[in-house]
Amino acid sequence: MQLEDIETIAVLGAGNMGHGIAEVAALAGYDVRLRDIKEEFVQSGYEDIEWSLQKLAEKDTITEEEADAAIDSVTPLVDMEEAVGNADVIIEAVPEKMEIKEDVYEEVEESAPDHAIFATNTSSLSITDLSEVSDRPEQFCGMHFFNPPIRMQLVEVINGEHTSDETIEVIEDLAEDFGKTPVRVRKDSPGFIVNRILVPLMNEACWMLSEDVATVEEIDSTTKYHMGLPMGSFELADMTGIDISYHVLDYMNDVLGDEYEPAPIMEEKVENEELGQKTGKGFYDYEDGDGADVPTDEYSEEVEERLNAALAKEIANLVGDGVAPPEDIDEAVMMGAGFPEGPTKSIDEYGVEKCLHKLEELYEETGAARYKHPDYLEEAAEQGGFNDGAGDDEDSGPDFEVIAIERIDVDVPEGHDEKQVGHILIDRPHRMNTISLDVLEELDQAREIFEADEQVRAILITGEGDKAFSAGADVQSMATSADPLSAQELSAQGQATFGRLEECPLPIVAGIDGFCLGGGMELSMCTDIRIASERSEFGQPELDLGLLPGWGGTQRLANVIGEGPAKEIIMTAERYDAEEMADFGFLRDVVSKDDLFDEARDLAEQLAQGPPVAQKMTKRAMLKGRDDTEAGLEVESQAFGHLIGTDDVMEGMTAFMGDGEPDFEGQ
Ligand SMILES: C/C=C/C(=O)SCCNC(=O)CCNC(=O)[C@H](O)C(C)(C)COP(=O)(O)OP(=O)(O)OC[C@H]1O[C@@H](n2cnc3c(N)ncnc32)[C@H](O)[C@@H]1OP(=O)(O)O
Repeated sequence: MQLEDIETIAVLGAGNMGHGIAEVAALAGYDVRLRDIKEEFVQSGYEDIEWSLQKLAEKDTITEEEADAAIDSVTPLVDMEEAVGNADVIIEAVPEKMEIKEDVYEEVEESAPDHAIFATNTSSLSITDLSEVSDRPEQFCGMHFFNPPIRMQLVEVINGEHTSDETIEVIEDLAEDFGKTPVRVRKDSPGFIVNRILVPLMNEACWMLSEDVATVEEIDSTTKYHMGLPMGSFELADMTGIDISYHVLDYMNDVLGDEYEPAPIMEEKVENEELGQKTGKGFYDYEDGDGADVPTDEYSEEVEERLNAALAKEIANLVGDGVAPPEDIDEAVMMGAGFPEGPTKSIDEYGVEKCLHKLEELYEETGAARYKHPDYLEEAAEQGGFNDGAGDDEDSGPDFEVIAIERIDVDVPEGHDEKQVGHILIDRPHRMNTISLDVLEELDQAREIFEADEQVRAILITGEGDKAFSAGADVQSMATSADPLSAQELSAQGQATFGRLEECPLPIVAGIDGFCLGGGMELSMCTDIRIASERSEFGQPELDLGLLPGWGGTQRLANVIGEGPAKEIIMTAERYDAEEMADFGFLRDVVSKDDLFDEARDLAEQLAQGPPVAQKMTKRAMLKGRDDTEAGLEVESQAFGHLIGTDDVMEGMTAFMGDGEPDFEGQ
């Protein structure tokens, strides 16, 4: 079967995951049959989809017409034959109990067409075992969505032992067609990728607590504010439900053995029904206490060493067993668990060898199976990391991780020199394209590369994904270094990077779609012309955080739109829509989200055909004149004198008189 052959998708189970998957499929234009065992269950799932689509329309993520079309394409059903009789793909999202799934598969088989593919959304059971319960193991694979499916980009697509290549490929294509990013799990293995990394990490945190190595506060403070993971280990456990992690771990323990023995504290919490936020108490108290109030300053070196060792061990298991290569692990964990950096890269930076020694030391001390390391960890240590050789080739240029760059060829008249637009894409959609120190460094490198490239005549800056141009500085990494010196350094580094961008001789266009807040808006202020989509929202929310715009916003916003409106935006910390920002003069144009990229690129291409020397000198004179008109005028007249002798002026004037298009060479 090919993607084009898929028209009807049956989703079995209308609970949280099931109705979310159905919504995603409906938005992608499929005919969706949502099925559950009782009318009230399926109606509730259907209403949840309706509510969510309405919210998306209110936020302008989709149009009212798209929301209406999506809900019209979902049929809520109880009758199994009606649900699957015509289905090309059947996605099963029923409770995680083998007996329940067996019953469901038996019923499905009575009515499902022979060509239909089965995909299970299980997060913990074996794909191979499940496929053997079905009558079509080759047409069976895992399709593991993350909660909530509408928001989470990742889908793990899992090969069972019998899955055919055709099946896995078409389900990957389907996930892409849903607008998601599939990551292939090449071998059926408990926890797949994301849970296999997260759950043992959480278990190690629990063992440290059980054995009094560290307190909840020390462990979470180290995880969140020193290792820079999105949440503390216990904070995460409480949020996802301790029973859920325990269930996955228990399964790993059954299948993979003692190395995954749950820590006593985890078992206790489950027995006492202290399951986290959902029961009001877990590792933190949400009813009588302050909830997960993680201190910023209780770092423990031992905790960091042990957690990194646990992480390195699981990465080695996944890579060594052929479940996934390092780059897929990084992609999956960043998208599925919100890690700001891929775990294989961060362990490479920290030192695989150090992790190996820590495991050896702990194994010698305790004899506990969980500290036994796989052979592959030694191999990775010997070769200097999991990503051996990556980025070693000096000729290949910098290895960008949080931004991406490309050169866009400009469509020039015949006979004209080739020209390009250098496109910088802020590429952290899972973190709302927030700006970390890494982003600042890479932005600076990208600007430098484009400035040094004679063919690049303009720069275009956009943000990846459909939520944000950039939601500003990464508040989490700021909290990690919440001392005055680090904060001042962060501010100075942003100011310097943005300052160099503002001074860049090339014309720069910002194409803004979605949130453009705080440091993201300060970045856009350093560009020369801004275009935004209608749904974009702007603001300087720093005062709401008790801060002030620290990357040039207190100065540049007034330069762009005048002091009155700038003060209003900064002091109110409110959000402004694109039309209001256009009225302030901040935006050249407001266009539909579908047209945004093309319009911004066209403008950058137009600027790329302008006279480079005159553009550079115009920018310089205007910048110089900002505080000192006399100095600006001086630069202007000197530039005028300089330009008159250039080839570009001759080219421009000749083209004007001959009615042709000038081909400026920057001479
Ligand atoms: C010198 C420069 C200083 C600064 O720039 S200070 C920072 C200024 N920026 C902000 O204060 C914006 C903070 N963010 C927000 O207000 C909201 O978010 C949005 C309006 C952008 C979006 O709201 P919604 O659509 O409801 O999404 P969501 O669940 O709040 O965010 C999705 C994920 O993105 C993370 N995130 C958003 N903004 C930031 C940020 N600035 N720093 C770090 N993370 C951020 C969230 O935490 C969350 O993450 P998870 O999915 O893991 O819960």
